[in-house]
Formats: sequence, structure tokens, C-alpha cells
Amino acid sequence: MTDADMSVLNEVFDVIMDRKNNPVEGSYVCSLLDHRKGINKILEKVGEEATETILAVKDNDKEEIIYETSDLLFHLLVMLAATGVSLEDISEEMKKRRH
Ligand SMILES: N=c1c2ncn([C@@H]3O[C@H](COP(=O)(O)OP(=O)(O)OP(=O)(O)O)[C@@H](O)[C@H]3O)c2ncn1[C@@H]1O[C@H](COP(=O)(O)O)[C@@H](O)[C@H]1O
Repeated sequence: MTDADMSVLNEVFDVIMDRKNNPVEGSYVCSLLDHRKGINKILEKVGEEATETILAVKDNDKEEIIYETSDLLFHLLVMLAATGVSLEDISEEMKKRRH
């Protein structure tokens, strides 16, 4: 995987942070961040998407694995933004684990 491939995660995370700081009418990200269930709504979505990803893998359905993993990663990014953790924090942690 190239750096360019991964840059989309940074780009989407930046959009999510922008939605957090400058709420926009009709935004799906804002609807999650401002949900009446609070962080529980985002955690529900992470759980749902993780389950759907597992099912896609069990079905050995590559297209579905790509689709559901994208949903999962997106909702994980929203979870990180909601909790004040940056992608940089994650990348620092992962770099520490290199051996
Ligand atoms: N990457 C995504 C992204 N992935 C998924 N989703 C939304 O996540 C929602 C929930 O996904 P589900 O699989 O649960 O879909 P569903 O059809 O509602 O539910 P089910 O039929 O699966 O039960 C859907 O409405 C999708 O549109 C996303 N919404 C936004 N983004 C990114 O976030 C940016 C900001 O989005 P807004 O906040 O809406 O402007 C966008 O520019 C995109 O880059």
C-alpha cells in the first residue's frame, strides 16, 4: 500500500474534525456527534459495522469485505474524533510497536 492510498484516511478524518468544529446541517457525521444517545450511538455503529465485516469475511465475499471495512474504518474515525484522539496518536502508538 502506498502513502497516497492511506492519505484518504487523513483527508476523511480532517473532514470529520471540521464537522465537529463547524457543524453543518444535514451532515451524517454531525448527526452522530450530536446524537441524543451520545457516544453510545457511535459505539453502536462501530459494533454493527464490525459484525457486518466479520460476516463478509465468513462469506468470503471480497467486494463486501471492502465495503464493510470502509464503513468500519469510517465509523472508527468518527469515534476517535468524538473522543479527542487523533490519527497521529494512533500512528505514534503503532510506530512504537514496530520491531
Ligand atoms: N465515509 C463516509 C461514510 N461511510 C459511510 N457513511 C454513511 O454511514 C451511514 C450508515 O451506514 P450504514 O451501513 O448503516 O447504512 P444504512 O443504509 O443507513 O443502514 P443499513 O441499511 O446498513 O442498516 C450511511 O448513511 C452512509 O452514507 C458515510 N458518511 C460520510 N463519509 C465521509 O464523511 C464525509 C462527511 O460526511 P457528512 O458529514 O455527511 O457531510 C463525507 O464527505 C465522506 O467522506
